[in-house]
Amino acid sequence: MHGRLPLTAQTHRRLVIKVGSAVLSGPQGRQHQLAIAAQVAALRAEGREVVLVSSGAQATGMQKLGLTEKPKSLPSKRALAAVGQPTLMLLWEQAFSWYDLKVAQILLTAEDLAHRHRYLNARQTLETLLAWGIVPIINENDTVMVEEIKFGDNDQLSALIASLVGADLLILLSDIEALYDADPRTHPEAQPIPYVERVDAEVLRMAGDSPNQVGTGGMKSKLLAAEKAQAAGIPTLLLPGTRPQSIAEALRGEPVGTLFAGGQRRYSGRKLWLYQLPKPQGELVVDAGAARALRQGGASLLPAGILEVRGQFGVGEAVKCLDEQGNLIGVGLVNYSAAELSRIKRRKTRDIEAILGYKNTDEAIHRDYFALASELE
Ligand SMILES: Nc1ncnc2c1ncn2[C@@H]1O[C@H](COP(=O)(O)OP(=O)(O)O)[C@@H](O)[C@H]1O
Ligand SMILES: N[C@@H](CCC(=O)OP(=O)(O)O)C(=O)O
Repeated sequence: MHGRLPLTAQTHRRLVIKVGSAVLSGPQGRQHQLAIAAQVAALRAEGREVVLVSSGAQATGMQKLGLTEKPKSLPSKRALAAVGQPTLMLLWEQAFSWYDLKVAQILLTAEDLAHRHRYLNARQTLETLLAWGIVPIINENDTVMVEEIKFGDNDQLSALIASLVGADLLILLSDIEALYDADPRTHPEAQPIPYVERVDAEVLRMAGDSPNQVGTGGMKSKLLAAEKAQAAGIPTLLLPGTRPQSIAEALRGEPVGTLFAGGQRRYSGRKLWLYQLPKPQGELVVDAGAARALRQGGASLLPAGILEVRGQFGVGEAVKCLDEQGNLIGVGLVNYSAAELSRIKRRKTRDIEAILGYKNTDEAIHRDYFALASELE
């Protein structure tokens, strides 16, 4: 068995803990919730900071409305989340009040975090709450969810939040003891895996992607979350949320659950955000000079170098930059919309104002908001 070192409050101070729906629903759900609050209070007493990502709005909504089967339609899921979320928060609030801890609710959509400005606002809010000694509790804002652009599930959201707050550790609490070398529902002989150095194709093959009855993501999504965290240099612990004391055990170095190594931090700051978040909404084809400047010089992209604008996008959205041969140069955030860029492409900086009647900036994409394809691999 892989030997584990203690993850102390000095080395692993800031934690993001994600709680799955399966842990909070069912006859034992409330007991688990109370025990998780007790663990979080103990972690804070050790001098650690904790951000919770809590699923369970839809499962709570189901319980309130007496539904036994998860509805399939999106409008029903959105409405269920709206019914369940306030109760979910009330239950957390009560659970933490035993330890004189206050909670705060943060509901986010993928679109929120894909906008750099809103991303930074979310970070600032979280920093302020932590400085005030409050336990932030985050969930996806399911009431407005759009299937194609949702985070996928809270496993992914928690990995993004871990990067956003610069966490030292991500903890995923599920209804299973650990990652097994095969889906234990179909392979009763499957063995737990205590340590994963790197989430690669072989590891991904072990996981089933269908969730339990109330969950959304399944084990595959937990592995993808661990991979996301790994890219940011953050280790992940997968633990049984049905036994919340496993958090304390794992942090003491006991071999419970599965520990995914943090690995080499591949990205940080804006580059990490560009890697993880915005989905490119369009393409800019640039001329040879601009392609060279972007690739070699770390330059900004000026409208003069743009030959063609493809797709519909607004200011602040991500676009791909391609050379004339169609090769991807990188991804960046635009200072002008697609309609504006179509009018000012190939034109000199000094002409922008005359053409549009105003000028946002000289650059179509500023170098600080551009990441080369090689940096995003
Ligand atoms: N290789 C595997 N190891 C462990 N669990 C697995 C594996 N493959 C599939 N699973 C299933 O994944 C489930 C956990 O995912 P999910 O239902 O999304 O939980 P949660 O609600 O905690 O997010 C487990 O209950 C388990 O049945
Ligand atoms: N946002 C949803 C949960 C989505 C989700 O990822 O659920 P789970 O797989 O149980 O962590 C809700 O609150 O019902």
